[in-house]
Amino acid sequence: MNSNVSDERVKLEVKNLNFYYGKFHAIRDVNMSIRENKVTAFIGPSGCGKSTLLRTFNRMFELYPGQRAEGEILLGGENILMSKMDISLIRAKIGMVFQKPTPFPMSIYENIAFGVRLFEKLSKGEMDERVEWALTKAALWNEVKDKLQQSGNSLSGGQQQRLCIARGVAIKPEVLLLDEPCSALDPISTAKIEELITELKTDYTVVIVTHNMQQAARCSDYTAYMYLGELMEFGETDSIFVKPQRKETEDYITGRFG
Ligand SMILES: Nc1ncnc2c1ncn2[C@@H]1O[C@H](COP(=O)(O)OP(=O)(O)OP(=O)(O)O)[C@@H](O)[C@H]1O
Repeated sequence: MNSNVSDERVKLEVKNLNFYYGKFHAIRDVNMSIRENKVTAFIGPSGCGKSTLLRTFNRMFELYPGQRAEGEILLGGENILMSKMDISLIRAKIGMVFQKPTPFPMSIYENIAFGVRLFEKLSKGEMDERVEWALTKAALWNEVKDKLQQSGNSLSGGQQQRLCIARGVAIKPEVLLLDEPCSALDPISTAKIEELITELKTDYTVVIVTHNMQQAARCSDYTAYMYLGELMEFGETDSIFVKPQRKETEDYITGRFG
């Protein structure tokens, strides 16, 4: 399906994207435009390819032999799937937060500073500022400012996930990919992360995989409905939820799927 919509600025242009796990064809000819400073949600039944599609955006699959992507994912006109592009540079531009909070086994401060050091040479004062800035962006600063030297693992699940988001934003990526960031969280932490996602789009382009229809409706500007590796419907979230074009999309969002 071709889902290029012409208004607004495009951050990532996906063209004829196919993805294979060995012989298994998991993503089938996807075309879509991810808008800059907007939140795009990927929805669809389990196994439809949401995480796979998200992981192609920063070539996460490269860590695994036998997995391969074909087609184009253009960031600023450059195809990030081309092997000559430096992988660490791509990850600096396109950050990712996983489903389960994964703080590094180090202090809260170091969780943020570690990634920044890979890309920038900052003085101690500048690093302190960056750590505070990132934790503030992730709505965590007030809760941790007096215990920055404590282990990241000492935080609650919701705080750990905000720490991971802070770690992601600290290196100032252009795009932030969130793979079911709230699935392991309680409703209060989830509400905080959702608020945060809405704030983050002022500075970043956000793509989120979610199983939660309310979450997609609340947080995203654009929604992509996937089924069996295909992009079935893609458009503004309001239209997808109020007036889906396809019966399959309607069945899924109203819970009639299956
Ligand atoms: N490492 C792998 N090796 C082989 N096949 C895989 C692998 N990971 C995923 N798949 C297959 O690719 C398809 C898409 O999986 P993916 O995890 O992207 O779906 P999803 O929509 O994110 O699912 P969920 O909502 O359950 O997380 C599924 O059929 C899955 O079985």
